[in-house]
Amino acid sequence: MRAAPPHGTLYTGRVIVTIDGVAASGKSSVASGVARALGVPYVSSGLLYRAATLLALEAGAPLEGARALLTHLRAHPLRLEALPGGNRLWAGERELTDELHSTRVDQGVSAVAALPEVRAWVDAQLRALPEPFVAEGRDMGTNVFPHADAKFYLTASPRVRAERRAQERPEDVPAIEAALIERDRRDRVQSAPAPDARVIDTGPLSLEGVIGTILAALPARSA
Ligand SMILES: Nc1ncnc2c1ncn2[C@@H]1O[C@H](COP(=O)(O)OP(=O)(O)O)[C@@H](O)[C@H]1O
Ligand SMILES: Nc1ccn([C@H]2C[C@H](O)[C@@H](COP(=O)(O)OP(=O)(O)O)O2)c(=O)n1
Repeated sequence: MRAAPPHGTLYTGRVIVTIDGVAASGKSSVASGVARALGVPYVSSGLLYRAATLLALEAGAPLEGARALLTHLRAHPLRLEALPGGNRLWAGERELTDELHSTRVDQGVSAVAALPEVRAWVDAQLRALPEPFVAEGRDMGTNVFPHADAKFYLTASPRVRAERRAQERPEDVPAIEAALIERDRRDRVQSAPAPDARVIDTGPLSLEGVIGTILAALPARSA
């Protein structure tokens, strides 16, 4: 059996961990905790899809049409700032971070994320980030960083996820649950676990429990 790395080990080199999973399964909270323990940043790929969606909504561009959106993104490049305490998203000098988890972005983001041209644009942004980092999203372990040292995929029932999200959104649990089921359906194509990912049901676990499970499963490597 391989030993887990000590918490606080400073990793250098490549991407080390990918954490994918369904909506509200705990990806960003878990990725943040794992990254802090390892002394590396984490990268929230969903923020780029959310930012593209917000810009399209603001511009009145059709969410199903890539051309106008990509022209806009090239003219107004987005910047993902992977800080240890959390990710921030900028469009030029304007910070979008606080506007990215609204219900209207939740509702529109799957349509934007389904566009192959937008996916290619996001992938290029992610691959240009300086490694190492913990990456979270839907296709980090399958498509964007298939060479990652360790891959995880988080799940939980729609009800559990809705109850968690209800702490952060104005809607009630049944409405959030219905919206999550619909988003799961729309995101299914890019949300399959990598064959070499460890699947973790976060339902019965605390946040600390999930983070500890991942840290204990990481391959040992030299600092
Ligand atoms: N294992 C867990 N136990 C309890 N609450 C959790 C757990 N994982 C995540 N949460 C909470 O659920 C909510 C959604 O988590 P988040 O990390 O935003 O998920 P995702 O990035 O997958 O959308 C947050 O309020 C978070 O604190
Ligand atoms: N790597 C990724 C990350 C997110 N997406 C899409 C799918 C999701 O509906 C949206 C938003 O992702 P995000 O991780 O921010 O959403 P949740 O916090 O899981 O609700 O973007 C994707 O297609 N691929």
